[in-house]
Amino acid sequence: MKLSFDNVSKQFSGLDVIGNFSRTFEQGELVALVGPSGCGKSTLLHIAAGLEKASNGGVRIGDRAITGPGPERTLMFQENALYPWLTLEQNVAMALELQKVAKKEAREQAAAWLAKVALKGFEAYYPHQVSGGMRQRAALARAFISRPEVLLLDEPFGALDALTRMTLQDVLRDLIREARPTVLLVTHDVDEALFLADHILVFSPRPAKVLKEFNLVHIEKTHDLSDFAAMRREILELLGIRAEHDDVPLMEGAGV
Ligand SMILES: Nc1ncnc2c1ncn2[C@@H]1O[C@H](COP(=O)(O)OP(=O)(O)OP(=O)(O)O)[C@@H](O)[C@H]1O
Repeated sequence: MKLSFDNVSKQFSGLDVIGNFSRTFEQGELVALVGPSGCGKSTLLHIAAGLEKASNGGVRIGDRAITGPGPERTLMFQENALYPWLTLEQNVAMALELQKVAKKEAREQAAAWLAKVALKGFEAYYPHQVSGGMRQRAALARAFISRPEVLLLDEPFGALDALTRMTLQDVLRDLIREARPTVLLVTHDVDEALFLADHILVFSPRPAKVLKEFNLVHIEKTHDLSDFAAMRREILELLGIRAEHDDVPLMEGAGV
């Protein structure tokens, strides 16, 4: 389902965080939002999730105005997204139980989703008994199980090491290809944006405005991003970071 921001601005106690943001995110599109820390990216996601209200303007899902949270939109954070007192399976099943799916059916579907993200055998483990990467796999299963129309990802892999992050990016890409939700991905990792996104919006410092949009729709992608060197350099320059060496390890060198 498409998600439309129409002249959205946001102030917190007089602080201008977002200035007149308009864009329609089309059904099935994955758009990465990158920009300096504190520029208002998470706030945009919170407004789309219905957790914050725009000071001016509005957001629509399809033709309906967003006035609060809804089951067709899922927000996923960097970490601590799982309930520590529930097993991985119970955590994933919870998303369906909240939508009144019967417990047994929810558990069965949760087990299937855990298998899909390579967590078969870990259903009965608690979050503290598995690695950070495994917790984020479970969080992905929980985000996808209710088949959201819109997925709002706020630095989903920001707390993971580079290798685990790359594996999880592959998992996310496969899940997205299958389910085709509309995805807004906030990331500090320019290479993650280049690898996953159809479009990249580069934001200015607060109040967030789009400095430039990059279109990556027709480019075939792998983790070898050498073809993207020029685009990567331009994005880093827009963010005020000098990419002095193109041979900087891509996953480590491109964070903002
Ligand atoms: N609920 C709130 N009340 C008051 N100020 C807020 C609130 N939420 C965010 N802010 C302020 O809005 C600004 C933008 O915050 P936001 O978290 O959206 O930025 P961001 O671009 O996601 O940052 P980062 O990349 O560091 O996560 C910050 O100055 C923050 O302090």
